[in-house]
Amino acid sequence: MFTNDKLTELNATISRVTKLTDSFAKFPRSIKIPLRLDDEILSDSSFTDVAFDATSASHHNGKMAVADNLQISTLLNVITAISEAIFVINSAGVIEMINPLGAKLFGAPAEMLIGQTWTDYLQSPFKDEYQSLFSLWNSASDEANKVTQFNHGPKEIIINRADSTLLEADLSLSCLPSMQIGSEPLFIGIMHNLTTHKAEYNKLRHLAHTDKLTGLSNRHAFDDALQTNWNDSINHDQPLCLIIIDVDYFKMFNDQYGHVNGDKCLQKIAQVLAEVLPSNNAMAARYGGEEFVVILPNSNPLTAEYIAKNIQRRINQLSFTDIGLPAQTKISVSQGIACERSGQYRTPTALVCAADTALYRAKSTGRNRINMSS
Ligand SMILES: Nc1nc2c(ncn2[C@@H]2O[C@H](COP(=O)(O)OP(=O)(O)OP(=O)(O)O)[C@@H](O)[C@H]2O)c(=O)[nH]1
Repeated sequence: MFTNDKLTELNATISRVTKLTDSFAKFPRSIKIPLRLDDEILSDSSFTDVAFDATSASHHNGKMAVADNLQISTLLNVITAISEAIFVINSAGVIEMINPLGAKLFGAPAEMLIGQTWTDYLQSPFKDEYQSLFSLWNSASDEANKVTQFNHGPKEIIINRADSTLLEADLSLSCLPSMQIGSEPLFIGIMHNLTTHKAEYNKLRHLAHTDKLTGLSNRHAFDDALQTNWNDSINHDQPLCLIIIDVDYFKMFNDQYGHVNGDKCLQKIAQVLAEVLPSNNAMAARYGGEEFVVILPNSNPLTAEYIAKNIQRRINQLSFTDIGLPAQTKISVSQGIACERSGQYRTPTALVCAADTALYRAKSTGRNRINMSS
């Protein structure tokens, strides 16, 4: 037996079902209808009968065919069983129906979401974007435009969930145009949770840009960052400096202490480089083998030289006793600096070549030196 409250709630739902089935009835039977009611209501067999009777009365003048009953029953089961997050909104953007998976993505029970404006659950700038889209659609003046199939997406969005956590998803919106003059169409939203994919993507992206041994950015990431910083430097007329750092006599180190200790030495050097960076915009990367590079955006030659001296001092002070090498074990690096200030270099490659030439001079004049490209 239903209480009055429950009956009122059911009547509201019945009217929504009726509206939806009015739209679905216009489509061929083979169409996939991606909708679902919430579990609680579907498990109530009395309600199912009431819903069908109501639909029948309003749509078929009390002569609902058994076949139609079956079709709607199947539809409701599909809605319940489908493993897609689905919601239905009206042209004002108010949620008419939402399935359990959809409710889960929005982070609230279906009962709470129904009757609410769906864009209220979108993170900026998606909220404004979809509100504008609906305004545009609603402003279509002629009926011909209004019944035109309106599809949007799939597009990545960020949902601001009921508990204020953010969730990345992709969303496709499709219109169920009403064929009845004067009645408004409905929109079906289908969402996929992208959280796992995004996490996997970010992990792979990190691996693709990171040098495995040292944890610094790799050559690929360096090439990308150099081009980006070069463009910024040219577009905003800001200086850009580059330091190329090469470990001195590293073959001897390897020969004397072994490659495993050579690897640990490279890791210690990488840590120094990461620590001396003057800002979050600066980058230290492993250029290859025992060569490293530092990008210093918006830095002048004086700053670059100061940082190079810091690198030199800290690497000279490195101790290897923690990896079992003698206390007198020492290492040094040679460094070449080049700075783009006012159009000296025509390309980022030319800047790298200038720093490399300066490094060559630092090597050839005795090592453990810093040379600035003139
Ligand atoms: N352990 C280790 N050694 C590496 C790695 N990459 C390159 N090397 C070694 O770095 C050494 C580079 O030797 P060279 O190019 O002759 O340079 P160098 O001995 O440092 O001499 P200069 O640069 O002229 O001072 C070689 O022995 C390489 O095997 C690495 O990932 N790990």
